[in-house]
Amino acid sequence: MACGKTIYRGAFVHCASLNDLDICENGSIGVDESGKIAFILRDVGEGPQHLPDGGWEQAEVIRVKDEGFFFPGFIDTHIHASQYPNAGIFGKSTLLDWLHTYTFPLESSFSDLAVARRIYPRVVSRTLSHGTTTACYYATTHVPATNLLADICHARGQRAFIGRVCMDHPATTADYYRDPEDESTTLALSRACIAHIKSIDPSFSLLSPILTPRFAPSCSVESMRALAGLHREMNIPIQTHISENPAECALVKELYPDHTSYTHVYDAVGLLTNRTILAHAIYLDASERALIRDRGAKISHCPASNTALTSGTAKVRTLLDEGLTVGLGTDVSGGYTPSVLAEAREAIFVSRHVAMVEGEKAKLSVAEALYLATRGGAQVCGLENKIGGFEVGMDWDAQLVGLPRVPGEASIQDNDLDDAGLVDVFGNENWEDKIAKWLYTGDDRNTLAVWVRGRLVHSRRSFQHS
Ligand SMILES: Nc1nc2[nH]cnc2c(=O)[nH]1
Ligand SMILES: [Zn+2]
Repeated sequence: MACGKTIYRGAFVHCASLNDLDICENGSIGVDESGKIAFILRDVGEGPQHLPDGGWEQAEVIRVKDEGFFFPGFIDTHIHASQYPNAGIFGKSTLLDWLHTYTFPLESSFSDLAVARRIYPRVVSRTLSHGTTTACYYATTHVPATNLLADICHARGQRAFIGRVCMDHPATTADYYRDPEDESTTLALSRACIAHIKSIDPSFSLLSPILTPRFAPSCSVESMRALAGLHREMNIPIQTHISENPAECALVKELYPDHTSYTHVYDAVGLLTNRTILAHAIYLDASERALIRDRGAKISHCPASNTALTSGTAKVRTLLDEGLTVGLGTDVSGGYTPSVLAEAREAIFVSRHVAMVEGEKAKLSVAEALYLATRGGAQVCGLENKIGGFEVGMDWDAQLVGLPRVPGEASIQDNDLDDAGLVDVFGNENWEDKIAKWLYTGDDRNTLAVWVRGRLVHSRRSFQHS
C-alpha cells in the first residue's frame, strides 16, 4: 500500500538489543513500493549519496526536521478498544468491582452498532496519533461491532489483532453481558469474526483475528477448550488475562480447586501456547513462570493499569532474567492512557518501586523500556521478523519524532508553547539525553508522522507543511 519508493533521511534510533539503543545521527533508509526497508545507509552526510541501483534517484525524500529522529512504531500488546471512553475513570475500584461498575456496562452498550461507530474510529485515530502502529485489541462479545473495529483498522492502515471477547461463565459475568452458555455458539460467534477479517485481509497480512477468552473466571471450561481447538485448527493467536489481582487469583483457586495454579488452568484446557499473549502476570510463582516459558507463551506488562487498579507490581526484571518474552500493554481503560510512550514511562517508575523493595537490579532503563515498547512487543505478537526495529527486509512501521529546540532569547514568545509539547531541547543535550527527555516529557505532539508498511497513517500539521 506504500505509494512509491521513499528515502527517509536524517537521524534514526532503534533498539539493537534489550540494553542497547542504536543511534544513527545521519542516515538514509530506503523503503520500497511494498513498504519494506530495502537499504540502510549510515553516516551519509549532507552531500549527494551513492544510492543502490533500481530507480532510487527518483524516490521521494522525507527529512527529519530540527532535533528529531525516526523511531520504530510502538506495539501495544494489550488494549481494550471498547473501554476507551472510560480512560481515566476508575475511582478507587479494584479489578473485580471495576469490571462490574465501569466495564461491563460500557462494553454491553456495543450491542448498539451506533455506539461502536462513534467510539472505535476515535480509538484508532488516537492510538495512531501516539505512534501505535500495531495494537492487540479486545473488542466486546458483539460480532457486528467487532467486525466494525476490524474494518476501521483496515481502512486506516493500522496493523491490528482483533479479538471478540468470549465470556460465558454465569458466576463471573453479568446477566446483561455474556455469551450464550453453549460453547458451540461461542465458537460460531468467534468464527464469524474470523471469517469477516479473512474477507477483508485474506492472508492476515495487516489484520489478524485473535481468540480472546476474557480470563479464566469468566469462561467455562467447555468454551476455553473449544477456543483452544479453534487455535489448533486455524493457528490463530490467543490473548487473555492472568494473575492480575489477589482476589481474582483467589477466585481462580476457588473455581478450579483441582489445578495447581492459574497458569495450569490455561495449560490444561490447551490455551497456553507459543501464540498466547498473557496480560499482567503479576502474581505468578516460579513454576508458573517456567511453564509459560516452556510453552513459549508471552507476557504483556501493563504498569499503568496495575497501578490504577492497585493490582500490584509485576517483577519485569525477574520475567526477563528467566527468559520470558515481555512487551507493553496500555490496557485501556484499566490503564488511563492510549500512549505506549506513557506506558514505557510507567514501566520505568513501577520498576523503581520494585527496586525500593527488591534492590537496584529491578530498575528498567530508558533503553529497556523502549525495547519493550518495540522489539519486545513484536516478539509478543510473533512479528519480530517484520516489525519492531529498522532492518533490511522489515516493514517500515515507523514514527517521526520531533523535538523542538527552544528558540533564542530574543525570539521567545509565549505562543511558541501553543502546539510544541513539553519537550524543550536547549542544544546541550547528547542523544541519550534527548531520548530520555522524549520518554519522560514527550507526548503525541512530538509524533509528527506515522507509517505502517510504508503508508502514511497519521501526520500532524507541522509535518504536512514542512
Ligand atoms: N485489566 C483488565 N483485567 C481484566 N480481567 C478480565 N477482564 C479484564 C479487563 O477488561 N481489564
Ligand atoms: Zn485488559
